[in-house]
Amino acid sequence: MNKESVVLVGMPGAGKSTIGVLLAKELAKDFVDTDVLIQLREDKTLQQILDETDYMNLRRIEGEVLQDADLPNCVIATGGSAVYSEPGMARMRELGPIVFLKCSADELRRRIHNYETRGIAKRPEQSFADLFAERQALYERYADITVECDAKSQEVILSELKSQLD
Ligand SMILES: Nc1ncnc2c1ncn2[C@@H]1O[C@H](COP(=O)(O)OP(=O)(O)O)[C@@H](O)[C@H]1O
Ligand SMILES: O=C(O)C1=C[C@@H](OP(=O)(O)O)[C@@H](O)[C@H](O)C1
Ligand SMILES: [Mg+2]
Repeated sequence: MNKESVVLVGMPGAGKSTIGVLLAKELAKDFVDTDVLIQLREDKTLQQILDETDYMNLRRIEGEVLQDADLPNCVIATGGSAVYSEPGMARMRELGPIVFLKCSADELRRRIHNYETRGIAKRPEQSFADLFAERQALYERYADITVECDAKSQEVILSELKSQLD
Protein backbone atom coordinates (compact mmCIF):
# COMPACT_ATOMS: atom_id res chain seq x y z
CA MET A 1 0.00 0.00 0.00
CA ASN A 2 1.22 3.54 -0.78
CA LYS A 3 2.05 5.19 2.56
CA GLU A 4 3.02 8.51 1.01
CA SER A 5 1.34 11.62 2.35
CA VAL A 6 -0.03 14.53 0.32
CA VAL A 7 0.70 18.07 1.53
CA LEU A 8 -1.63 20.96 0.68
CA VAL A 9 -0.34 24.54 0.63
CA GLY A 10 -1.93 27.83 -0.40
CA MET A 11 -3.41 31.07 0.83
CA PRO A 12 -5.95 31.21 3.66
CA GLY A 13 -9.27 30.53 1.97
CA ALA A 14 -7.76 28.38 -0.80
CA GLY A 15 -9.59 25.30 0.53
CA LYS A 16 -6.74 23.30 2.12
CA SER A 17 -8.75 22.21 5.15
CA THR A 18 -12.04 21.48 3.38
CA ILE A 19 -10.57 19.81 0.26
CA GLY A 20 -8.06 18.00 2.48
CA VAL A 21 -10.73 16.11 4.39
CA LEU A 22 -12.46 15.07 1.17
CA LEU A 23 -9.19 13.96 -0.42
CA ALA A 24 -8.20 11.93 2.65
CA LYS A 25 -11.49 10.08 2.50
CA GLU A 26 -11.12 9.32 -1.21
CA LEU A 27 -7.50 8.15 -0.88
CA ALA A 28 -8.16 6.16 2.32
CA LYS A 29 -5.60 8.20 4.20
CA ASP A 30 -5.70 9.94 7.55
CA PHE A 31 -6.32 13.72 7.61
CA VAL A 32 -4.23 16.14 9.66
CA ASP A 33 -4.57 19.92 9.83
CA THR A 34 -1.30 21.39 11.10
CA ASP A 35 -3.25 24.35 12.55
CA VAL A 36 -4.85 21.84 14.93
CA LEU A 37 -1.43 20.38 15.81
CA ILE A 38 -0.19 23.88 16.69
CA GLN A 39 -3.20 24.53 18.91
CA LEU A 40 -2.84 21.19 20.72
CA ARG A 41 0.88 21.70 21.27
CA GLU A 42 0.41 25.22 22.67
CA ASP A 43 -2.96 24.57 24.34
CA LYS A 44 -4.08 27.87 22.77
CA THR A 45 -5.99 28.96 19.72
CA LEU A 46 -4.02 30.47 16.85
CA GLN A 47 -5.69 33.79 17.60
CA GLN A 48 -4.59 33.59 21.25
CA ILE A 49 -1.00 32.95 20.15
CA LEU A 50 -1.17 36.00 17.88
CA ASP A 51 -2.81 38.18 20.55
CA GLU A 52 -0.41 37.16 23.33
CA THR A 53 2.78 37.28 21.25
CA ASP A 54 3.09 38.11 17.56
CA TYR A 55 2.99 36.73 14.03
CA MET A 56 6.68 35.82 14.04
CA ASN A 57 6.13 33.62 17.09
CA LEU A 58 3.24 31.84 15.36
CA ARG A 59 5.43 31.26 12.31
CA ARG A 60 8.23 29.94 14.55
CA ILE A 61 5.90 27.48 16.31
CA GLU A 62 4.44 26.42 12.97
CA GLY A 63 7.94 25.75 11.63
CA GLU A 64 8.75 23.53 14.63
CA VAL A 65 5.48 21.61 14.30
CA LEU A 66 6.18 20.97 10.60
CA GLN A 67 9.76 19.89 11.26
CA ASP A 68 8.65 17.45 13.97
CA ALA A 69 5.82 16.02 11.87
CA ASP A 70 5.72 12.23 11.84
CA LEU A 71 2.76 11.86 9.51
CA PRO A 72 2.93 8.98 7.02
CA ASN A 73 -0.12 8.09 4.92
CA CYS A 74 -1.92 11.38 5.60
CA VAL A 75 -3.43 14.24 3.71
CA ILE A 76 -1.83 17.21 5.48
CA ALA A 77 -3.56 20.61 5.32
CA THR A 78 -0.92 23.18 6.29
CA GLY A 79 -1.63 26.74 7.40
CA GLY A 80 -1.16 29.49 4.82
CA SER A 81 2.06 30.64 6.50
CA ALA A 82 3.76 27.20 6.46
CA VAL A 83 5.91 28.21 3.49
CA TYR A 84 7.87 30.71 5.61
CA SER A 85 9.70 27.77 7.23
CA GLU A 86 12.28 26.28 4.90
CA PRO A 87 13.15 23.37 7.25
CA GLY A 88 9.44 22.78 7.85
CA MET A 89 8.80 22.55 4.11
CA ALA A 90 11.83 20.29 3.67
CA ARG A 91 10.19 17.90 6.13
CA MET A 92 6.86 18.13 4.27
CA ARG A 93 8.63 17.24 1.02
CA GLU A 94 10.04 14.09 2.63
CA LEU A 95 6.49 13.01 3.47
CA GLY A 96 5.06 13.35 -0.04
CA PRO A 97 4.14 15.60 -2.95
CA ILE A 98 3.34 19.24 -2.22
CA VAL A 99 0.14 20.49 -3.84
CA PHE A 100 -0.50 24.22 -4.29
CA LEU A 101 -4.21 25.08 -4.28
CA LYS A 102 -3.98 28.24 -6.37
CA CYS A 103 -6.64 30.95 -6.15
CA SER A 104 -6.63 34.48 -7.48
CA ALA A 105 -6.77 37.38 -5.03
CA ASP A 106 -10.32 38.18 -6.22
CA GLU A 107 -11.50 34.61 -5.57
CA LEU A 108 -9.96 34.66 -2.09
CA ARG A 109 -11.64 37.99 -1.33
CA ARG A 110 -14.98 36.48 -2.35
CA ARG A 111 -14.50 33.51 -0.01
CA ILE A 112 -13.01 35.23 3.04
CA HIS A 113 -14.41 38.42 4.47
CA ASN A 114 -12.52 38.59 7.75
CA TYR A 115 -8.91 38.99 6.70
CA GLU A 116 -8.19 41.44 9.52
CA THR A 117 -9.53 39.11 12.23
CA ARG A 118 -8.87 35.65 10.77
CA GLY A 119 -5.49 35.32 12.45
CA ILE A 120 -3.22 35.73 9.46
CA ALA A 121 0.50 35.57 10.29
CA LYS A 122 1.45 38.83 8.57
CA ARG A 123 3.04 42.15 9.42
CA PRO A 124 0.35 44.32 11.06
CA GLU A 125 0.44 46.98 8.36
CA GLN A 126 0.78 44.55 5.46
CA SER A 127 -1.99 44.79 2.88
CA PHE A 128 -3.73 41.75 1.47
CA ALA A 129 -2.35 42.53 -2.00
CA ASP A 130 1.21 42.70 -0.68
CA LEU A 131 0.80 39.47 1.32
CA PHE A 132 -0.69 37.73 -1.71
CA ALA A 133 2.27 38.70 -3.92
CA GLU A 134 4.85 37.72 -1.29
CA ARG A 135 3.26 34.33 -0.69
CA GLN A 136 2.57 33.45 -4.32
CA ALA A 137 6.28 33.15 -5.03
CA LEU A 138 6.77 30.89 -2.01
CA TYR A 139 3.90 28.53 -2.88
CA GLU A 140 5.20 28.26 -6.43
CA ARG A 141 8.71 27.55 -5.22
CA TYR A 142 7.64 24.54 -3.17
CA ALA A 143 4.82 23.13 -5.33
CA ASP A 144 5.22 19.79 -7.07
CA ILE A 145 1.65 20.02 -8.36
CA THR A 146 -0.51 23.13 -8.86
CA VAL A 147 -4.29 23.00 -9.07
CA GLU A 148 -6.09 26.14 -10.27
CA CYS A 149 -9.10 26.54 -7.97
CA ASP A 150 -10.90 29.68 -9.20
CA ALA A 151 -14.60 29.24 -9.93
CA LYS A 152 -14.51 25.46 -9.52
CA SER A 153 -16.56 23.30 -7.21
CA GLN A 154 -14.81 21.25 -4.55
CA GLU A 155 -15.75 18.09 -6.51
CA VAL A 156 -14.04 19.35 -9.68
CA ILE A 157 -10.93 20.41 -7.75
CA LEU A 158 -10.81 17.04 -6.05
CA SER A 159 -11.01 15.12 -9.28
CA GLU A 160 -8.34 17.30 -10.97
CA LEU A 161 -6.11 16.89 -7.94
CA LYS A 162 -6.51 13.12 -7.93
CA SER A 163 -5.70 12.82 -11.61
CA GLN A 164 -2.56 14.94 -11.17
CA LEU A 165 -1.45 12.73 -8.29
CA ASP A 166 -1.82 9.54 -10.39
N1 LIG B 1 -13.95 25.36 -4.40
C1 LIG B 1 -14.49 26.20 -3.53
N2 LIG B 1 -15.38 27.11 -3.95
C2 LIG B 1 -15.95 28.00 -3.08
N3 LIG B 1 -15.66 28.06 -1.76
C3 LIG B 1 -14.77 27.18 -1.29
C4 LIG B 1 -14.12 26.22 -2.13
N4 LIG B 1 -13.27 25.49 -1.37
C5 LIG B 1 -13.37 25.97 -0.11
N5 LIG B 1 -14.27 26.98 -0.05
C6 LIG B 1 -14.67 27.76 1.12
O1 LIG B 1 -13.61 28.68 1.40
C7 LIG B 1 -13.50 28.83 2.82
C8 LIG B 1 -12.10 28.54 3.25
O2 LIG B 1 -11.83 27.15 3.12
P1 LIG B 1 -10.75 26.42 4.00
O3 LIG B 1 -10.76 24.97 3.61
O4 LIG B 1 -10.91 26.77 5.44
O5 LIG B 1 -9.42 27.11 3.45
P2 LIG B 1 -7.96 27.07 4.02
O6 LIG B 1 -7.82 25.90 4.94
O7 LIG B 1 -7.11 26.95 2.78
O8 LIG B 1 -7.78 28.40 4.71
C9 LIG B 1 -14.54 27.90 3.45
O9 LIG B 1 -15.69 28.66 3.75
C10 LIG B 1 -14.81 26.90 2.36
O10 LIG B 1 -16.10 26.34 2.45
O1 LIG C 1 -2.00 32.30 6.30
C1 LIG C 1 -1.76 32.48 7.51
O2 LIG C 1 -0.96 33.35 7.90
C2 LIG C 1 -2.47 31.63 8.51
C3 LIG C 1 -3.42 30.76 8.03
C4 LIG C 1 -4.20 29.91 8.93
O3 LIG C 1 -4.51 28.69 8.28
P1 LIG C 1 -5.42 28.56 6.95
O4 LIG C 1 -4.50 28.82 5.78
O5 LIG C 1 -5.90 27.16 6.98
O6 LIG C 1 -6.52 29.55 7.02
C5 LIG C 1 -3.48 29.64 10.21
O7 LIG C 1 -2.37 28.79 10.01
C6 LIG C 1 -2.96 30.87 10.86
O8 LIG C 1 -4.06 31.55 11.34
C7 LIG C 1 -2.09 31.72 9.93
MG1 LIG D 1 -7.12 25.64 6.93
